[in-house]
Amino acid sequence: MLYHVRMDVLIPADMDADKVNELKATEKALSQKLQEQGKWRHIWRLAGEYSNFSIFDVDSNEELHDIMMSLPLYPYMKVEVTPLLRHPSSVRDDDS
Ligand SMILES: O=C(O)CC1=CCC(=O)O1
Repeated sequence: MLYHVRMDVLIPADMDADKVNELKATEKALSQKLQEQGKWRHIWRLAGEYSNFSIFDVDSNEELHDIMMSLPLYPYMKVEVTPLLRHPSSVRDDDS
């Protein structure tokens, strides 16, 4: 199952810098592990914003939910999830 997820990161301005760096580093490591596993298929930065568009390929709503809840930056994100399905006009064979 594919999902488009928009993540807007909203870290409090007064958070300790070392804590921020630790959160970003652990977020990056988990993100890259999930990308290697094929669960987090794409991640794109939105130009000029501390936001990303991501595509997840997971087995269920529950798996996506569990992944989102596990993200170290989740408490500091606004998240919008859109379930996706193959478009009948698509000519690609790798988008489902
Ligand atoms: O920087 C972001 O957009 C938040 C984020 C998600 C995965 C990651 O490494 O950073």
